[in-house]
Amino acid sequence: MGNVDFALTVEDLTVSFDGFKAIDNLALYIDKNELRVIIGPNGAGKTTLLDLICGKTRASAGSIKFKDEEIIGLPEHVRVRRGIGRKFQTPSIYENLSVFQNLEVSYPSGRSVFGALAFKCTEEVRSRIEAVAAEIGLPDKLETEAGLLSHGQKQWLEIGMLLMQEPELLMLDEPIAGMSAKERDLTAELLHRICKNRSVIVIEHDMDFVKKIAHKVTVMHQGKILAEGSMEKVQADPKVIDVYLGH
Ligand SMILES: Nc1ncnc2c1ncn2[C@@H]1O[C@H](COP(=O)(O)OP(=O)(O)OP(=O)(O)O)[C@@H](O)[C@H]1O
Repeated sequence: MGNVDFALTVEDLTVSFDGFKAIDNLALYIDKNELRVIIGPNGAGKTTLLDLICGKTRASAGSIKFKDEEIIGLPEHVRVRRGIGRKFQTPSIYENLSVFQNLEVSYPSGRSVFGALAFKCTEEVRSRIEAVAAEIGLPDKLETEAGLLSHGQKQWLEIGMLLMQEPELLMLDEPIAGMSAKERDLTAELLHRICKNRSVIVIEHDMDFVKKIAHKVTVMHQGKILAEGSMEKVQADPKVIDVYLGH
């Protein structure tokens, strides 16, 4: 069933590891400009689901459509080019480069730059870098060496490096891990900003943070979806309290 209104359509998705179904016949529909949070107990399959969407792990069966096109057979780098960005928990910035340079190296290449085109392209890159720096709250840190940034700022820079590629779907695994209260608040604001132009999927365990950011919450358990809806709705669901929130 195709539906161009969804940014991402996942249906009948299954992955088995040695006979164990880490994802079991799962369906997920993400709207354009939606910020979806996935919660659930350890081992529920949350990370595996994101691994399947970005192409890090191959599915055993099912369908993953991005902007109404099947991507399940595509390698990871092709999915990145199609507009799927994924941030892992450990930062992978270049500590000895400036914020500007970190963003610059993340600008998608692939077109030849020569002669008179070079200057135009540099200007284009610079304005993109400035726009992204503003989006991630680091406009006055462009010349700072990335290694000197706070833990939170490093995380935002990494999000910025993904934004340089203008992804239409961005996936973040526990983005506030290790952050101060102030940094958490700023991250919530950052996520509100970036989902205006794209869909965002976040895996998160901190329920106060989930309440602040989620448009909709998906609760996973044993590779399946246990509940889905507004935070209020899933919080009041006895099944969710039983397997997750009550612990
Ligand atoms: N490559 C793999 N090989 C074998 N088993 C795996 C593999 N990847 C994940 N699993 C298993 O799949 C299940 C789901 O793991 P996953 O990491 O997706 O859960 P999670 O919901 O992200 O948990 P957490 O909140 O602890 O990160 C676990 O039982 C895990 O051991």
